[in-house]
Amino acid sequence: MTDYVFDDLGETTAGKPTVDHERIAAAVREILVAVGEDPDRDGLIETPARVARAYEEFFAGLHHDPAEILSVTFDISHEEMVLVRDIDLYSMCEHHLVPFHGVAHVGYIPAKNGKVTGLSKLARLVEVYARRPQVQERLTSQIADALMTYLEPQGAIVVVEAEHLCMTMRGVRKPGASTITSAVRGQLREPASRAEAMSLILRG
Ligand SMILES: Nc1nc2c(ncn2[C@@H]2O[C@H](COP(=O)(O)OP(=O)(O)OP(=O)(O)O)[C@@H](O)[C@H]2O)c(=O)[nH]1
Ligand SMILES: [Zn+2]
Repeated sequence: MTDYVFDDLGETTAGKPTVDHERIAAAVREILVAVGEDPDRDGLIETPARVARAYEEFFAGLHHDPAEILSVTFDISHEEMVLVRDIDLYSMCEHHLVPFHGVAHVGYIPAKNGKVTGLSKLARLVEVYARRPQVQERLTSQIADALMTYLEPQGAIVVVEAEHLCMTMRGVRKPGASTITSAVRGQLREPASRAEAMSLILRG
């Protein structure tokens, strides 16, 4: 048992695992038996415990509060768009529990004399929602809705581009297919603002 659990969101929770390691390990052992493997052979003996540790990272977002992340605000007067592009993300498709990965682009227009958060907090927000069992559409809208709720900006835009391994290594098997989802809120829904934001986000 580890003393410190690194949840990959930049926090350390001393001695407080966020998942039930023993239960995950028992389930993984069962899966190995069910697929016809010997869970007691040398290479697999530690695997259930390793998977439990990996799952703790994959699902760390379930135990983080977006309100806390976006509570760090600065007194900066800026009423134009703030956009962080190409935020790497890894998530787990909730249908098959295999990864989907890609990038998120997150932008908002702060309220007049309103809240501006730290740029890294936008990336942390992506992590909080990505590190859960997810579908891409919900991931995209949850990020946009959190921005609207906690920063109360004039508008917000989130675009996620991702490749789903459930479409690549199984099922329809279409490697390279990417899915683009967007969520646009507030003033950024106006066609001109939306078009400008999209052109910044999608430029090559
Ligand atoms: N909308 C949406 N669908 C997703 C996402 N991730 C995976 N899926 C889809 O979820 C669907 C699940 O479909 P089912 O027919 O229940 O499952 P399945 O038989 O494994 O489907 P196939 O992948 O077509 O073999 C599939 O079409 C997946 O491509 C996502 O983030 N958003
Ligand atoms: Zn899937």
